[in-house]
Parts: sequence; structure tokens; C-alpha cells
Amino acid sequence: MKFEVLTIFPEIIECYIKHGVLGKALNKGIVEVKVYNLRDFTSDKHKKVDDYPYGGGAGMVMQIEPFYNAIMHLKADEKPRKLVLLSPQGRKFTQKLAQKFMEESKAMVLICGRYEGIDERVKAFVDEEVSIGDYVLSGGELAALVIIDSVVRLIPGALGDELSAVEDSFMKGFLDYPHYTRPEDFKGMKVPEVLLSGDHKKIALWRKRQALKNTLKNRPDLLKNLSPEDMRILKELC
Ligand SMILES: Nc1ccccc1-c1cnco1
Repeated sequence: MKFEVLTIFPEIIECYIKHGVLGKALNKGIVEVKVYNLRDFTSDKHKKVDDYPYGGGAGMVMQIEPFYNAIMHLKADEKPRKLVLLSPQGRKFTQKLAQKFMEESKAMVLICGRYEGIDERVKAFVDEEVSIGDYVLSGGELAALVIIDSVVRLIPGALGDELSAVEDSFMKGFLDYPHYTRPEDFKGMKVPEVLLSGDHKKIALWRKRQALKNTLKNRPDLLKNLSPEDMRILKELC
């Protein structure tokens, strides 16, 4: 899987991708991330990327030319790639969309805007417009990192423990169960007895009950298409 990121702040992307799961996946060659500075695709000596909005209004708008030049530069190799614009107006990014991107795209271009927005005509050159949530960010870079991180975690072999990708919450359709590790007693806060019992069946049931309880409390919208067994457990909780 190859990610090509267009941004005026390449260091934001470059710094993050060296660490954790992404760093390991890069070292394994499972994923490649190339970052392009949009300022390298400008034609003036000041490497200008924005200008005042037509029609007036506050702030600056990013100009189309650097985006167009960068996209044409990438497309010169004629290899297929999905072009994704990160934007508050995009469709909501979910685990399901992460799975779809991982399965369908060998290469993705993540286009990061800044300021109050980008020239609308850029959208004529992208395949998808994606938002990671209903809040205002300073730019698309954090959203691009969210997409890279969540898609890479789904690539077979990217994680040390394959199970953790399957176990991750949202893959099952509800939130995760509570996790504990040593010490058993921290200032009187004890690990639930069941987790010390060694009874894997009881532990699995406890974890399922806790996951459903957490989901019912914080994200009831996720509780659909439950199995009859999960529905029975949920009814016990109500
Ligand atoms: N707020 C933003 C500003 C610029 C580029 C993307 C975003 C964004 C993406 N997902 C939510 O917000």
C-alpha cells in the first residue's frame, strides 16, 4: 500500500509516520508513504499557495495551481491511485471505509488543505472527499494521519499480533472491553477477580458484557445487527 500526501507542512506527516505501528510497517516494506510539499509545485519565487477569496470574506483560500501541478506530477506514472481530499464537507470516515480503502486501493493520494478552505475546482481532480468528524481542524494533515494509521492497521502482517486488528473495537460492531495489567492492586484499585480466575469462558463472557455495557452507555448507535446471544446479554443489562 502506498500513500502519497500533498501538504504545505510535510514535517507533520514525516514526524508521525516514524513511530509505532506505522514505523514498523514502513520498515517491513508493507507500506510506503511519500510526502510532497505543495510549495514545490508553485511557479512564483515566494512559493505562494493561497490568495484572497473571490466574493470577499475572512481568511485565505488555497489556490488550485499547486494542487493541479502536484496531481499531474503524480499521475505522470499512469499508475492507478485513489485521490482523497480531506475536508469538513466530506463523507464520514469510518472503520468500514478504512476496510474498503485497504481492500480496493493499492495507492492513495491524501490531499491536505489548510486555512479556510481550498479552491472548489480542486475537487474536479479527486475521487473522494472525506471527513474524519464534525469538528474544525487547522488542516487536513491530522485527518490524513488518521486515515493512514487506521488503513495500515488493517493490512495483513502490519501488526505484530494479527488478533489485535480483529479485536480492535468497531470491527465487531461495538466498543472495546476494559483492559488491565500489573499491578493487581494500585492504591486499592483492584483488577476484577474474574480476570485473575484463569477461566477463559467466564473471562470472555465478562468482557462481552462489559463491551456491551460500555456501548449501551456511550455509543448506543452502534448496537445494531447483534447476534441473538449478544442481544440476550444486552437485555440482561437493561
Ligand atoms: N476541518 C478540516 C480543515 C481542513 C481540512 C480537513 C478538515 C477536516 C477533515 N475532517 C474533519 O475536518
